[in-house]
Parts: sequence; structure tokens; C-alpha cells
Amino acid sequence: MSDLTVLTSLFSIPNKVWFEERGELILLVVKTTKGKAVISLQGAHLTKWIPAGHKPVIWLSEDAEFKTGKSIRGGIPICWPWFGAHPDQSDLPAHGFARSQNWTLQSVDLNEEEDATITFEFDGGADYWPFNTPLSLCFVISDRLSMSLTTRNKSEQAITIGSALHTYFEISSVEQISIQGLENRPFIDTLDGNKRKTETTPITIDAEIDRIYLDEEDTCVIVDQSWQREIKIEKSGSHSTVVWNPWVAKSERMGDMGSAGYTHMVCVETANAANDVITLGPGAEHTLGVTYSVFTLTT
Ligand SMILES: O=P(O)(O)OC[C@H]1O[C@@H](O)[C@H](O)[C@@H](O)[C@@H]1O
Repeated sequence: MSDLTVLTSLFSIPNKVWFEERGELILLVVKTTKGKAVISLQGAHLTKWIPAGHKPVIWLSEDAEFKTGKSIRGGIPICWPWFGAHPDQSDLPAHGFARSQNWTLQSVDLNEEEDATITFEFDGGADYWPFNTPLSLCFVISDRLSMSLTTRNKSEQAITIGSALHTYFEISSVEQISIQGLENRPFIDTLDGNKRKTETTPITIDAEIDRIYLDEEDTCVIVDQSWQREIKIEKSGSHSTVVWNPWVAKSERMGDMGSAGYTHMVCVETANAANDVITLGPGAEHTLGVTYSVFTLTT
């Protein structure tokens, strides 16, 4: 039996939950009165979330490739067990390996209100990661989208983990939005020699931006005046927030951002990065969590 057949027989719910193939990958589709979501089994990577009555919240590149072993451009990649480049070995994949390997779907539940709870597990394995650190990821897809990523250290030694829920948000136009809630917070400007800076005003974007806000646990909001909406980002177990837009030249180098894709996305990532990585002792666990909710602006 194919993987698709097995998954369908175990988890599908007529007209509400089904599986599809796209390129080389298998996708789980959830469509309820609360909205629509799509999650790739590779990477447990959500590629679409459209809450009922709203425009899409999550951006996916028109040139995204659905290939074995390649992270999908857009959606919500799971960066783990390091964020960005590996601290010592530059030949290892950026943002770790969890985003480009298959996860195991554990459960799909739909309650009477049609809130969907979906859990995945990943054994945390790679040749160059000889530690027993299984991961689980739970999505709750409702009027809001919640995710919680739990790392368990089942090894005999302390292990340091960097991680991020690397969410690409869909926006009307990058020059029309602002990000509020990170004012007066220290950040590392990775485009300016990793200098530490602060800004007193909400973030607006008119050029490439790549910042890691540190010691930062507060809620922030993407305000999109053109689309008259706010996206609220409430997090837990996260001490860093990454703000990224590649703008023109970097998008061209990346090759899978689509034509002018950068104008319709911004990444605001719930992370533990740079100095904020988490060290787990033997037997310890840590959960990185986030909830996204969407509001219509009335002014
Ligand atoms: O191309 P990747 O590996 O998906 O990374 C995309 C971007 O991810 C962001 O989180 C980083 O801050 C950027 O520096 C990086 O370019």
C-alpha cells in the first residue's frame, strides 16, 4: 500500500480531512467551518492557513518546490536543532534538519466545534546529531492557529537547542505594514556586522531586514492598513523574535521567492536563537509555542 493509502485509511475524515500529493511530497488538508489549512508531512511544514472569512495569513512562494529533502519556500518551516548556520560546522544545513525530513503523523482530532488538533512526531535523527532528542509538534487549527514544539532530551548529557517557528506571513505590501511590540528592544542586526541596536518606533520595511530581537517574550502585532487587518503573535517558551525580509537582491540569489514575492511576505519568527538558545539537561524538555490570531481593523 502507498503511504497515501495508509494515511487516508488511518486519518481521513470525509470532506474535512484528506491527503494529497504535490510534487514529491504528501500534504494533509484540513477544511472545516473554521477555515482551511495544509501541512506537508515533510518537515511537519504548514503551507497554508486561511481562517474562515479572512484572506490567507500564511505566505507560500509561487515558486515553492515540493521536493524530498528540500525545505519549502514559505509557510512555517520548523528550524531545529539550530537556528541559522550551525555554530561550528558550516557544511551542515542552515536552520537544522527537521524542516527537510519526514515527520510521523500521530493523530488528527476534530471536536464538535470543528477545531482540529493535529500532532506530529520526529525522532530527531541525523548522522551528525547522535543525540536522543525526540520532538513533537501539535497544531490546533481553529479561529486561531496555535503550535507547540516540544523537545525532549532523552540522552545522558546536556544538549543545547536553537529553534524557530519560521513563519512567512502574507501581507498586502511590505511597504504598507508595520510591526508593533518590538520597540525599545535590543536586537542583533545581522546585516550590519551583528551590531546590537534598538529602535524607538514600530518596524517599517523599505529594504532588506534581518534582525534577531533578544530577551524578547512579548506579544507583537503585524498591522496591515491596506488589508485592514492585524495579525497578533502571542508566544511562549521563546526568548527571541526574528524579523526578516530578503528584498530584491537576496530574493534573486535565493531563486525560489517568485516574482516580487518579497513584496507580499514578512517573516516574524518565534525563536530561541543567538544568545537565547536553550540548554536541556538529561530528562528535561522544553516547549516553544505560538498562537496567531487575526483581527479586522476598524479605523
Ligand atoms: O533560505 P533559508 O535557509 O530558508 O533562510 C531564510 C532566512 O531565514 C531567516 O530566519 C534568517 O534570519 C535569514 O538570514 C535567512 O536568509
